[in-house]
Amino acid sequence: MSRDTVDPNAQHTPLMRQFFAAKADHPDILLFFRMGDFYELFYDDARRAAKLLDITLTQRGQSAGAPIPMAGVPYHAAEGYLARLVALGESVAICEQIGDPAASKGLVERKVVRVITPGTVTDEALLEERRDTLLMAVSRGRRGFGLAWADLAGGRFQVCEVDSEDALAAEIARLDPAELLLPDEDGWPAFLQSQRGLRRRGPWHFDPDSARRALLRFFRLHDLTAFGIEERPMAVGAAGALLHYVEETQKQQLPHLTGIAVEEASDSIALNAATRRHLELDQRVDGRNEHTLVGVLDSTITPMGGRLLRRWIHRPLRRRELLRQRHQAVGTLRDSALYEGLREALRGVGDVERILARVALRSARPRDLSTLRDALIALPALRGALSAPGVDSPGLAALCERLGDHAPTADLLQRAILPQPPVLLRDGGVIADGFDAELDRYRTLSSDADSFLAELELRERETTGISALKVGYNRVHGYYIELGKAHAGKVPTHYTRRQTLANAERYITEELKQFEDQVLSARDQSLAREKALWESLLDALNAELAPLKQCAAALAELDVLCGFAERAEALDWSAPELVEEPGIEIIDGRHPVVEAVRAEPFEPNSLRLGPERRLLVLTGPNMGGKSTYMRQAALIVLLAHIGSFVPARSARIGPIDRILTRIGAGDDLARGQSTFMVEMAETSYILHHASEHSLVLMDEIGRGTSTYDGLALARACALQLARVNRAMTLFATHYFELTELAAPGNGIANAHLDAVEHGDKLVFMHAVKDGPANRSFGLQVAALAGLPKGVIAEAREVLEELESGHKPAPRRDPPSPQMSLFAAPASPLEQAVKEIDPDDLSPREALEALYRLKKLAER
Ligand SMILES: Nc1ncnc2c1ncn2[C@@H]1O[C@H](COP(=O)(O)OP(=O)(O)OP(=O)(O)O)[C@@H](O)[C@H]1O
Repeated sequence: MSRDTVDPNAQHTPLMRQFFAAKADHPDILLFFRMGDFYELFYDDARRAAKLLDITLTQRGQSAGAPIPMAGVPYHAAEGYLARLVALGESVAICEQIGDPAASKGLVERKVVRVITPGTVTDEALLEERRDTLLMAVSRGRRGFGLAWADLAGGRFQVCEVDSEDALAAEIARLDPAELLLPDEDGWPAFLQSQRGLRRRGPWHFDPDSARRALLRFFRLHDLTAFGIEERPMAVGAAGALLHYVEETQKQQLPHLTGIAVEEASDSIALNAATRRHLELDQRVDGRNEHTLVGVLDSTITPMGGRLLRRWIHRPLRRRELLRQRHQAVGTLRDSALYEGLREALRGVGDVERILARVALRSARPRDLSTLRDALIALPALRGALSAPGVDSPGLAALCERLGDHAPTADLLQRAILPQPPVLLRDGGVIADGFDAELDRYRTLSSDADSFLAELELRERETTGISALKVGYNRVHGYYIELGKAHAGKVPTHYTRRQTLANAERYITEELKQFEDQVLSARDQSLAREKALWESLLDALNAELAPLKQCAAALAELDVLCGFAERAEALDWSAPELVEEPGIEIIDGRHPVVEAVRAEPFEPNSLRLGPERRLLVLTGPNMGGKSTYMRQAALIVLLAHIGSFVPARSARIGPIDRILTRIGAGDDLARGQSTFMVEMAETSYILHHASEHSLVLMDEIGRGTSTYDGLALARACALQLARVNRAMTLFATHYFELTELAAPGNGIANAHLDAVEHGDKLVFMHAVKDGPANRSFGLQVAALAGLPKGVIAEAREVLEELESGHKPAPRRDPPSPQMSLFAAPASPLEQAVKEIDPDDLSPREALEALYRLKKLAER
């Protein structure tokens, strides 16, 4: 209320006093204050909402001697406005009329019944269909950070602990929460400050002891051993803070949060935020969603399958037995063409996972239950197909088991719900005839009304002799007999006047009144009975919640596996082989996205990395296909580790612990860092984290600085990766000097991509061959890009001069003009670089050296 400087206790109207009382508990968020058919917003809330929602800002009377700024949205259209606000990261407190306005004498009672926040929404209309909406809390301890996240719309609650800020950043990038709760303390890393949906909470909420008590109370447990978090105080702190927030905002029972699952970092292949970005898993570097791995891979039928697939892609596993089981299941589904029938059956399944959450929260709508019914009806066919003779797959057998037999529930829903119920329960017509005798009786009473009225009309026409007599009904006045004014003289004495119109009078008789009472009460009773039956249906479903949730999870998984089979067939992918000996061997691999997007055929390429061939120096012209080749290696490895087939003739992959990439994509100007600084920060991360089981992609490192610096750094990094980290590395570079690193026995080898000149055209071969490249084609590529002819001609002259003159060192690609132009004499910066021996530096000294170099470069 800052701008309005209103004193809540001044001479306000009773209504406004009620508003201030509700607002006092929710000072920072918008308050939707229910008044009849509208949600109204007042004062600053009204101004903010008017701006955010583009609705009219008006004024309402006066309170405390001043007009009240007001904006409102109609109650029936509130969902759309809420969806927009939530998408903008806003939270909204919903203050409802509690009492019956007709019955209450003075002001009707009002109360905030729930708070809608971006991370806790469960209404279908407020959620993205194929993306999880997560609420996350992060706590801090001596050994790192505790993370807890919940998907209220799906009924999941998970935690993990990480030991560094880097790992915290990686997890936040992976989970991409809609709302993030942090203790209101200083000293949090800068990247969290710009996190969307950031909300500061009192630090005491994160205290492990009180958090533990909150968890025990919520889950009705004596200790947390069952969840495996007894020894993880940081995770407990985060989980407790999260739970507190959820209870505070939802103000209701949350029976679908039935436990906490711990995620172990060692179970998955680590991908940091930069790698996720560079590999364009579900979003391109430019922020768009098309032409990503998800775009190519997601052919799931159900929304819950789509969400599971995204979760899998963002968390490739290291549990090789499980992965082999998935590959085997995909193979079975594809080879037997079983996936086709299963996918057909999955079309009738819908989003059971979220429906079950709404059942638990008791906010399910009639169509949720009819969809659930249809899903359960599809189960026998799915189970039959999965357990048909000849289907020999332990993974599919386990899935079949987890689907379960829900025949009684399916039967209940089939009997209870109309085939196509209306959207809302409000007006009834949801429960099927024949399900409940009492409801049927009320319904017969109201439907018999029509024939009774027709009969009454006939009878009254006869007795009065007025053929124009009509029997009708109107919502305000009820049933009536209508006679034109001309017949005023013939009105029988037992008719009582009910309503006067311009040309007619409406009457009621004792008989009609009695009938009316009966019918109206039958309608009311029938509605009340339907509501009661609905509640008992929800009770029955909630009693089955755990097995139903398990069934939903199995359906989602089946959907993803069938999607993998369909993709494998449609795109000609093959089963990867996960082997125990270290290394990666891909025969005729392709980049799944580039192949899908390109009109021309894709040139498959092979790759072999292993203990004796750890680092490949990759050279070749711009546009030659180096980035594509490197990324396809990472994507193939990733696909194999989510259980999918891969775009290659064959792939044998040894143990992998991390995929690390340094690919010069967009600058991080938004975070105020220079291109070079980002490049070095990412490189430093890689050098600190890569192991001999890591796959590392380095694309043109060193190009963000002067040539000598760049070459020196690139060379030192390559050597470090090959000798110290011993990581499996693809190292693309334009520094031709690096091709000299390769020597028998040192684990470094050369590979290159090529182009040929055809007339005045340049044809890229896209085929990876052993050995270093022998030409650069920089000028030809520049010409292709449309550089003015004059510029190209001048460059060619300089190039020829250089090529015929002295041999510059170092050189960027053979032969390059850049070096000798800027080569001599050695600058202080070059001198400083020369003095550095990267092998002698601690990480801290390396960073200091970098800052020193950067300062020199900026002079
Ligand atoms: N194996 C392939 N088969 C067919 N087309 C390919 C292949 N690899 C790459 N391409 C095509 O060539 C284009 C350039 O590839 P890419 O970006 O990988 O080249 P690059 O060598 O990394 O170039 P630069 O050095 O300029 O970054 C891609 O957009 C793609 O369309």
